[in-house]
Amino acid sequence: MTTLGLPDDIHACLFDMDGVLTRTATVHAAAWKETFDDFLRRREGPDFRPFDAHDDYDRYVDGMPRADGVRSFLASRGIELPEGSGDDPPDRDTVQGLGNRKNALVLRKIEEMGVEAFPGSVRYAEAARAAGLRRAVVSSSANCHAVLVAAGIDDLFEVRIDGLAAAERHLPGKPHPDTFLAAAHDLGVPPDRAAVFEDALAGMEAGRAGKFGFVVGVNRADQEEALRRHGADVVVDDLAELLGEAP
Ligand SMILES: O=P(O)(O)OC[C@H]1O[C@@H](O)[C@H](O)[C@@H](O)[C@@H]1O
Repeated sequence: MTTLGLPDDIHACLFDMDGVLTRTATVHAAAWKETFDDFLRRREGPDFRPFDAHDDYDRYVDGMPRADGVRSFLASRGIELPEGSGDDPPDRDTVQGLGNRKNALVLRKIEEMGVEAFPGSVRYAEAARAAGLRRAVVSSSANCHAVLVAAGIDDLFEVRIDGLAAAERHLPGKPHPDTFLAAAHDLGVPPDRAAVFEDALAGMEAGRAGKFGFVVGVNRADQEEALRRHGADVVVDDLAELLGEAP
């Protein structure tokens, strides 16, 4: 093991963003809840079963591209909506319309509250850079670049595969491994020499499916067991633990 808490033959770090680098997973979860609860209330009346920002988010939405998250959660409630189109207004009950509503809420919340990077993750990425490891961000978010810039950490990463890049390159999102594989490829490092850092179950599965050299589960939502079941080699509450710092 290196001083970064990784096997000796790891040459690259592939970091998820929301919940791993930035404190934004909870912002997404809150925006999803507002979007889905409003939709379900209108569809099913006051006795609707609300979206659970912990369990439903972790199981059906976390880590996935926006439209996949809409489809996946609605399918869990036996609901299928027309796809609609990317410019659907936020009040249209289509997959794209609900996604647009959720995105408007996320952007508003980020604007109001700002974005905070996890200090332990920043120290870790800096230590990886100092040790000569290659570094990429692999996020399903189409807002990835703006969030990295707002958090002031954009320059720590050499490669970014985000929701926009995935769409352009026709890469299926997490839990498929393709976005992580593209990042490793762009860094010039084989997957078995790259470590994946993820807080989402969909991201864990992507790490396992891509046969990456090491998968770090970042436990931000009290789901250590689930992270291990979905493929984590090690689970930490904060990346600083891998540097040997106290949590
Ligand atoms: O809606 P965006 O910003 O493109 O993000 C898509 C998804 O990106 C992932 O990183 C988040 O875990 C999800 O909650 C989010 O929905």
